[in-house]
Formats: sequence, structure tokens, C-alpha cells
Amino acid sequence: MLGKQEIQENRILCASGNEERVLVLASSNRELNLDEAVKGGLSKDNKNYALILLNQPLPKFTPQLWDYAKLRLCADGGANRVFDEMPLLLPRQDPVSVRDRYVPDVIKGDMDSIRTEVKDFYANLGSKIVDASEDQDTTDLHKCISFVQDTIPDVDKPDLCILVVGALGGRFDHEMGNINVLCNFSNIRIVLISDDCLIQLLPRTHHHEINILSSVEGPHCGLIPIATASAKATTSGLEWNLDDTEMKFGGLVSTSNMVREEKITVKSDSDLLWTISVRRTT
Ligand SMILES: Nc1ncnc2c1ncn2[C@@H]1O[C@H](COP(=O)(O)OP(=O)(O)OP(=O)(O)O)[C@@H](O)[C@H]1O
Ligand SMILES: Cc1ncc(C[n+]2csc(CCO)c2C)c(N)n1
Repeated sequence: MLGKQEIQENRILCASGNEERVLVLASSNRELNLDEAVKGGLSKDNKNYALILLNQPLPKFTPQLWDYAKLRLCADGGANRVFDEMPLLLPRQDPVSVRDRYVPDVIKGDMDSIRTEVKDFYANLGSKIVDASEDQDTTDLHKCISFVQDTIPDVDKPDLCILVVGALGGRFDHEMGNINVLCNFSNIRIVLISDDCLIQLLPRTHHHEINILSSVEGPHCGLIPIATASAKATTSGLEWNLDDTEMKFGGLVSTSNMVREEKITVKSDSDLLWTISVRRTT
């Protein structure tokens, strides 16, 4: 019954305790936002997110997300991106020392995209290399999420969040595969982040309260039924709210909606994707 569902606060990306969203601010104003994050209680010790980097151009705030992550994984060719692009994202630092400092904890995938020199480089610096080439039925992102799920101690799981960069804006089959992973692991808080938007799954099992940090995100947003039609979805805080409204492909899906309040509430009888734009100031 919807009325009895537990409320799931969206604690992905807000100021105190929701620092990843603050870190996304780095795309517009790095100094201010990191200050803000520290004021919000940010320290390297209280992070509980894993960062997964895919084989796509790295968003410009990747170094900030990296610095505060508890575990950093590259999905196969994602390691090439860290090797090639981290020095470019930090142009004022010595490229050799950037490479030596930004070493993934884990590289996992079917290993058909990572270059040998990159694999050897990170293996020598202590990365755990997991060759899962025998599995040709799940994507490298899926393999990495499984790794996190199997590795994080149970005590940390309730707060676990996985941030994924490089999931959007590329090949459509890959993008759909990446979104499918949100559905494969609907019990884990996974956020796909790009320079343009965030995407996460809102499972039907919860009522959701999404705290908007309007200095970094919005106003454009969307709610999209993903696995099946939503017979009834109800929202508050949006320009075009739903009121026990049906949503389905071939009918209504809520795109080009706008955030109107700091807190958005969502309930639905089927899983929905929530997406919101990331602000650009440059
Ligand atoms: N163009 C893209 N768009 C979106 N996601 C991508 C894209 N390319 C790669 N990825 C993501 O990065 C992960 C690792 O990429 P990589 O190129 O190593 O995968 P792959 O399995 O070798 O891909 P391919 O299907 O091209 O053989 C993929 O599992 C996917 O999640
Ligand atoms: C029905 C079906 N379609 C596509 C693939 C191919 N595939 C899906 S994930 C993956 C691994 C990519 O690293 C590969 C090759 C499959 N196995 N089954």
C-alpha cells in the first residue's frame, strides 16, 4: 500500500550529509562549493560513496568526485580515460604526479578496451585488476556494481551510494544498458552523473523526498516510467504535478518539467526515473 510506504529521502546530493551534490557544484564554482561542503560537515571520513568511471569523456568535476569517494572503480576502458584525461582536467598540476595520484582501487570488466600499457601501469601501482571476460552477458558497469555490492561491508550498505560518470551522451545501446543497471540493482542508490544532468531510479517501494540544491541543479527535470507503466503517480513541488496520473510510453511521460520548490515529493506504483539538469555557469 502506497500510504504505508517508507519515505526515502533523497540524500544523494545535498549540503550536510549529502555532499556529492555539493561536489557537483565544482562544475560551476569549485572554491565556493568545496567551502560550502566543508561547512556542511564534509570530511574524507564520512563519505560513503563509490565512484565508477566508464569509458566516455570524463566530466570536468571528476577530480572532486574522486577525492571524496570511498572506493574508485574503472569499468574496463574507463581506466584509459583516467590515464589520459585526469591530467587534462588538472592542467596546473604536473601530469606525471596526477597519474601517480589518481590510481583506481579496482579495474573490472571484460578487458577488451583497456590498453595494455594502462593496465600494467595501474597494476604496478596497486590497482586490483579483475578480468571478467568469461561473462559476455552483463556490461562492464554491471560487473563493477556487483563488485561494490560484494565488497562493501553490510554495515555500510544502508548508506551506500554509487556515483557513475560517463554513462550518458554516448552510444544509445550503452546508455540503455547503463539505465538497465539502475533497474538490475534497484535496491542500491545509484546516480548517473554527467555535465548536463543526473539520473536515478525512484523505486516504487518508497515515497521519495528529493531535496533540490538549486544553486547546482534544475530547473529542468523529468519523471519517466521505466520498467512498466505507472497507473498512478503523484508529485508535489513541480510546475506540472501529477495527481494519481497515469504515465506510460505511448501516453504521457513527464519530460521538460520544472522544479518549483526546494523539496519535491514523488510516489508511484511503478519504478520511475528521476532526472534533473545540472547547472552550467560557463
Ligand atoms: N559510448 C558510450 N556511451 C555510454 N556508455 C558507454 C559508452 N562506451 C562505454 N560505455 C560504458 O563504459 C563501460 C566500459 O566501456 P568499454 O568500452 O570498456 O565497454 P565494452 O563492453 O568494451 O563496450 P563495447 O560494447 O563497445 O565492446 C561500458 O560497460 C558502458 O557502461
Ligand atoms: C541477448 C544478448 N544481446 C547482446 C549480448 C552481448 N553483450 C551483452 S553485455 C556484453 C559484454 C560487454 O562487455 C555483451 C558482449 C548478449 N550477451 N546477449
